Amino acid sequence: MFLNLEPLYSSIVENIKERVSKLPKPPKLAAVTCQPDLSTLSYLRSQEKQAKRLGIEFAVYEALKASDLKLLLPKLSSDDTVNGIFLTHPLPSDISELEAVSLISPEKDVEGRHPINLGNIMYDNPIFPPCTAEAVLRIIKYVTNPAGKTITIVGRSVTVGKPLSMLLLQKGVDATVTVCHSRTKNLAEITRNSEIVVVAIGKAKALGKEYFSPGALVIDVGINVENNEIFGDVDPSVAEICDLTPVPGGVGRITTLVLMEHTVKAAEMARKY
Ligand SMILES: NC(=O)C1=CN([C@@H]2O[C@H](COP(=O)(O)OP(=O)(O)OC[C@H]3O[C@@H](n4cnc5c(N)ncnc54)[C@H](OP(=O)(O)O)[C@@H]3O)[C@@H](O)[C@H]2O)C=CC1
Ligand SMILES: Nc1nc(=O)c2c([nH]1)NC[C@@H]1CN(c3ccc(C(=O)N[C@@H](CCC(=O)O)C(=O)O)cc3)C=[N+]21
Repeated sequence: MFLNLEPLYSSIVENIKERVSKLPKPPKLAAVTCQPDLSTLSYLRSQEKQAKRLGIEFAVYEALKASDLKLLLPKLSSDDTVNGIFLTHPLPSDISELEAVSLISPEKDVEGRHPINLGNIMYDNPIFPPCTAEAVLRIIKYVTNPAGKTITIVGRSVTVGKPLSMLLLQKGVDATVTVCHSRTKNLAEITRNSEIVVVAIGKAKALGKEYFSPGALVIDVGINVENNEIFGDVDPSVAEICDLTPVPGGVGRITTLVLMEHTVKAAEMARKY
């Protein structure tokens, strides 16, 4: 069946609204876009909608070339009116992701892609974990206790697969994690033997029922836009045999809320110093 994430969603919204009301002024999120692809445009739409609803200021800045980013990111990092900075995929071809995210001050890296924020996860001390990885962890914890469970992640990106594997290995989360990718042999055999499967590959409806054991928890991270419709990476028919997160209305919405929550946290941290 399709999982109903409304109660989780509402509890995060209420927590954010309460924390925003305690701030002296609305926190501000700056989204820096380069050449946004369709799934990024879906993300920006979601951010704009959520920010308005939560009383968070949201501004979009365009940077088409590396030289624009090299000016804009340090400027936003030192701008006291900006609390969070979000840099969309894909980047201009003349700058690497590592070089670009390193231009954002870690305290404003609300997306959690700066090496310092990714490194903190290794020490079980996540300040800003990557939003999608954190959203998936929150959903898993909302549905079940991950301790000791076999969890297979399909995808090893810096945004999702890799950080999520580390979040699941933290002391106190204690899942048993397998990470698969495009070079994995016998993928279906591995995923069928997992109690929980997270799919983040970027291929619409790529995984059907044959990849999952009945009753498994399946978290569909995929956001694939085709003819103005959004599809996940998992075929919707999987909901007939497993507990499946919906797309849209699943991981995407929680990811956007986590980004907003990180922006509030950055504003709260900025007040302390
Ligand atoms: N809902 C949300 O909040 C978010 C959704 N997304 C969505 O999640 C999806 C993945 O995003 P992202 O992680 O950035 O994607 P990337 O393209 O960076 O990574 C895709 C990963 O999937 C692996 N892969 C691709 N095809 C297969 C296959 N057939 N079998 C096994 N593994 C495969 C790749 O393997 P290899 O490493 O070998 O190339 C790679 O590791 C996209 O649809 C994206 O839009 C992304 C971020 C947030
Ligand atoms: N630096 C970076 N980080 C990302 O996390 C990232 C990215 N770039 N590029 C693109 C992918 C995709 N992604 C989405 C997240 C939420 C929704 C989302 O909230 N979608 C709503 C629908 C919103 C709408 O289209 O109206 C939903 O799924 O319910 C969509 C897309 C994040 N990504």
